[in-house]
Amino acid sequence: MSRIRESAENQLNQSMSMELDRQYSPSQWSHRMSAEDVIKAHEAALKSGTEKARAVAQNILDIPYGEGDKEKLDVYMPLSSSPDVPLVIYLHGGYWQFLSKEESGFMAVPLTQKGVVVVAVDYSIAPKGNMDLMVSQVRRSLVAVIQQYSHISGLYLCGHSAGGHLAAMVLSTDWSEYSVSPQIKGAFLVSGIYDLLPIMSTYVNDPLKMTEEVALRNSPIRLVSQLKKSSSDCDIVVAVAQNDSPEFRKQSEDYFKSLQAAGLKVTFEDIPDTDHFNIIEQLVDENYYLTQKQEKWESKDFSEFDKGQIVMARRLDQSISKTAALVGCSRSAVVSIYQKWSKEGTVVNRRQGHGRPRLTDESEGWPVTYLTFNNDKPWFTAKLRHLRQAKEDAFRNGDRVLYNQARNTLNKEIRVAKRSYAKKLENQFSSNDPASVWKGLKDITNYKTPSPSTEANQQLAEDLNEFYCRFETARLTPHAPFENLSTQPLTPPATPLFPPPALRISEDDLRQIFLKQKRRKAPGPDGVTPACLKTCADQLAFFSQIFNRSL
Ligand SMILES: Nc1ccccc1C(=O)C[C@H](N)C(=O)O
Repeated sequence: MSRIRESAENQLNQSMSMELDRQYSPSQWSHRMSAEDVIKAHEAALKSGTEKARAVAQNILDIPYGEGDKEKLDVYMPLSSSPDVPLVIYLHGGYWQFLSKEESGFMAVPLTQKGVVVVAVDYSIAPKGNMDLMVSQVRRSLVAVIQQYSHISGLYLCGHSAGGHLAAMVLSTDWSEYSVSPQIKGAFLVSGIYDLLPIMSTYVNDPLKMTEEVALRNSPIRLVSQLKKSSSDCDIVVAVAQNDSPEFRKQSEDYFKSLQAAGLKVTFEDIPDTDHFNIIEQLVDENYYLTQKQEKWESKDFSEFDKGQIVMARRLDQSISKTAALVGCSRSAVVSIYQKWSKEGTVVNRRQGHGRPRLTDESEGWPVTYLTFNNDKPWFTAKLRHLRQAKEDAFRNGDRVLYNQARNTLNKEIRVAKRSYAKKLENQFSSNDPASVWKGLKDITNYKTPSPSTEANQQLAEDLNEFYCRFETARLTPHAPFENLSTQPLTPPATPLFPPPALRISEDDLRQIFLKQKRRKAPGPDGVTPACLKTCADQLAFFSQIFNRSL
């Protein structure tokens, strides 16, 4: 009895494993040709497509991206090159054991015509290479590409079958271990495999020899949260052929659903009248659905100039439709670009001329830098900012009465604020409290406490001084030693160390200049009001000594 059951179970197991093998034999599902022929035709189509691309597109072949034998890639370039070009990296299929970059340049024919760079990557297929190595190679190839092509406007990935798996693994990379963290704008995953566990028990694993552990850590379906961390901005297309096997179709559907559930930007494309092979072969044809989709993707890349125009037009209250017409794009593109700009262009400095502009996004891609200099004067208080906002809002609403009112209130408040700021500065100088005098001085001169690095550079400064003083020695008789200088009192010595310069400024002259300042004039770029200089004429007159010493 038990023997009968055993043999029945064996038979069942055997037929299940045969079925799994069949499910993972794409060639058996083509409606066009026999299994053998469809593979031959596939290899021939990819090879001739690649040869054609090599004949028509500019290319550089065999660029190494690592030390390994297979760690090379081919670059296909558009004939007319522009400074910022989109770049597509193609990862070939072939069950991690067939094909190479020699059959991977075929899509360069239509893409380079549209100004897109195509990179075909080689990796060490089994049995020489194993799964971990291949995944590491394609990741490194990407890093090498962005290090070499810093001028790319957008980085895209495309992978077919096993290459679809590798592309998904690239999207799921924790880039912290790499020197750069690529921002991939879009990915085409075509008839890929995202769960490696089922293929472990099929013939596909014979040369791969994956253990369960290897299959688990290299299954994109288990790395969705990492993908979300690394590639949350990526537009992902999961495409599958109508005549792919049910198991292949399920792989794509399941992966799509988990990306969608994670809130990623992903679309599912079930391509009619295609099988596992011609779904990718047809990318040689510029009229093919997926080729067009790829091209549309690229055209979403607005130039910095277009983006600038959109932002500018919207800032000037131009309507969305008119802005779209001006730039020649869709209304939704105007909205999304302007939104992106207003979200990411943040105010950086509170005071004019302070600090350095900050990078809001250090990654490559748009926006690289948003520099927003707040040009508000130091007297421009928070209250004034609110009033200014109210005035702008009233202007936008088109309410004339409200606008006039808001404008008058703002102007009045500006006068008050200016007066009180000038008073504050004057008080700081005339008070007997040295701390506030220093604070005032720091305020008007933008003085900052030197950073520790200045101290570290002291020696360098001395050396430079000494170096440049050599040229002076001929004129200086006698030569003044440095110690002498540093112990000099602030008042000029009775016998000058240097021959008197042609120009001298007396303390009195300077005081007169300060006193002649007009109280109501605007301050210069340093923000010091003439009124302040006039008030502090007595205290500031001693600057003449500094001027004389630096003449
Ligand atoms: N994707 C390929 C690319 C090139 C050559 C073979 C394949 C295969 O997938 C072979 C598989 N044993 C099949 O039955 O279709």
